[in-house]
Order: sequence, then structure tokens, then C-alpha cells
Amino acid sequence: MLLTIDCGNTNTVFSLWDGETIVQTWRTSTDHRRTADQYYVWLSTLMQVRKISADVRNVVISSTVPRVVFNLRVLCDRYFDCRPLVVGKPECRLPVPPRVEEGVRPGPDRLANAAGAFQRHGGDVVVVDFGTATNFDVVASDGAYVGGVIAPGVNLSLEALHQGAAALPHVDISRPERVIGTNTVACIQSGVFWGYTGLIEGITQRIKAEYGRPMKVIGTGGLAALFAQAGDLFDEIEDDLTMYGLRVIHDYNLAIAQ
Ligand SMILES: Nc1ncnc2c1ncn2[C@@H]1O[C@H](COP(=O)(O)OP(=O)(O)O)[C@@H](O)[C@H]1O
Ligand SMILES: CC(C)(COP(=O)(O)O)[C@@H](O)C(=O)NCCC(=O)O
Ligand SMILES: [K+]
Repeated sequence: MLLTIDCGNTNTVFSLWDGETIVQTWRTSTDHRRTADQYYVWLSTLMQVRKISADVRNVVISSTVPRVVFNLRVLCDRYFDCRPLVVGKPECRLPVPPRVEEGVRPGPDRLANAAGAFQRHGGDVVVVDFGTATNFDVVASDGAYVGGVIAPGVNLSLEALHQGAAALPHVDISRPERVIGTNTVACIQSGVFWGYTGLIEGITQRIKAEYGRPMKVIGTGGLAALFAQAGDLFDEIEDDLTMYGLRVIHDYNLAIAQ
């Protein structure tokens, strides 16, 4: 079976595949101190809970936190008896190489999103990925990642507001009914929710204008569904896009090795 691991700056997500479908997804906070043994105890316990007896033979990893990769490699070596494919490393080939400035290393999550979006939609796509950062990944008609936008993430903004302003509490993000808040929490929620809605609308519009061809806008990441409530921001929402892209990259590397 294939295990895809998407390690972001906040959370690390593991998806177990059976052929073409994801059997289960598990999420833990990202912590570079977590050892291979700790990962394995956690994963195998959760598999037992779901009565899954997985024979993991292949692993593919995207990590925006370089330090965690070492222990994930040890996990693969010690418990799955395999060498993982790590997106962004020279030995991991991409179906279509990115077209960016010389020396730039795009986030592996963005490369995975591009591979997944191209397989599903055939290019001319913007992926809006809500993680620690809110990324816009532009995928050209041939499937190449060609750049995009990195904005501070929704939770990061909420946290910064709380940290920086003595009288402002930490609030959870939600869609306020009204723009004009009548209490402090409602004002913050409005600022973040409608502020990000404006950001997403404005940036996708400008990307489309600069790109000059019709584009599809795909939302992914936990908060995409919440922002879909704001109106017509996305053509589609695909929560598993990064994982799916990792699978595409895995399949491609397997095919060229044969
Ligand atoms: N479904 C959700 N509802 C609310 N908040 C979420 C949801 N999914 C993720 N988040 C929040 O968004 C932030 C970043 O999400 P995540 O996708 O895990 O980031 P990363 O991929 O950078 O680790 C986290 O603070 C997390 O709590
Ligand atoms: C922008 C990111 C931090 C987003 O990562 P995440 O929010 O998933 O943790 C990540 O894609 C990254 O580290 N990128 C490297 C720079 C670049 O993509 O140009
Ligand atoms: K991510």
C-alpha cells in the first residue's frame, strides 16, 4: 500500500491508499522532535482502531519543514522497509518540471498541488491552498508550476492580532452574518473572514488578468469550505488535492523506473 505524507508548518497529515482511493487520513501537529518510533506507535494504534492491517510498501513525502524529513525517513526505513520519495529532492522526478527563476525551490506542497491539479483539470488552474500560509499556485496549460502568491494564513493573522493588541482576544474563525460587528469578537471575525474573502477575490482576479486565459480556481485545505460560503470564490473544492498530487508523483516515478 502507498502512504502519502504532507507535512505542513502546522500539521502533518498521513493518508493511506488502497489502489485509487484513500482508505484513511490521520493528522498530527508538526513537531520536528517527534521520533520515528513515536510516529509508528501513533500510526499503528490508529490503524488498529480502524481495523486496518496495512502493508505499507511505498511512501511519498512533501514537507515544508525540512527538519522533520530525517525522522520520517527513519520511520520508512525501520518500519516500512522502504526508501521514501521526497518531493523536491533531485531523485524525485516531477511529471512536469516547474518554470521558475533559476535557483528557486518552490514548496513541495505547491509542486504536489500542481501535479494533482494538472491530472484532474488539465492545467490553466489556480490552486488556493489554506495552510499556515495561504498559497496561490498557478499551473500552466502544460501542467508546470509557474509561480503564484504567498499570503499570511488565516490562523496566523488571527494569532498575530491577538498577540499584538493587548485588548483583543483569540477568536475562532467563522462566517459572520453581518460585516459591521457589534462586539469585539464579531468585529475580528468580520475583519478576518471578509478581509480574506476580499484577498482571495482580488488576487484570483489579478492572476487571471495577468495570465490572460480562462482559468479554473480550486480551493484546498481545511478552511476552503468555510470561504466557499462567502460566494463564488472557487470553481471546485478538493480537500485531498495535495495527497492526490503526491500519488501522481509517486506513480510517475514508479513508471519511469520500470
Ligand atoms: N477544518 C478546519 N477548520 C478550522 N481550522 C482549520 C481546519 N483545518 C485547518 N485549520 C487550521 O488552519 C491552520 C493551518 O492548517 P493546515 O492545513 O494544517 O496547515 P499546514 O498544512 O500549513 O500545516 C491550522 O492552524 C489549523 O488549526
Ligand atoms: C509557502 C509555504 C510556507 C506554505 O506551507 P504551509 O502553509 O503548507 O506550511 C511553503 O509552500 C513553502 O515553504 N514554500 C517555499 C517557498 C516557495 O514556495 O516559493
Ligand atoms: K499545506
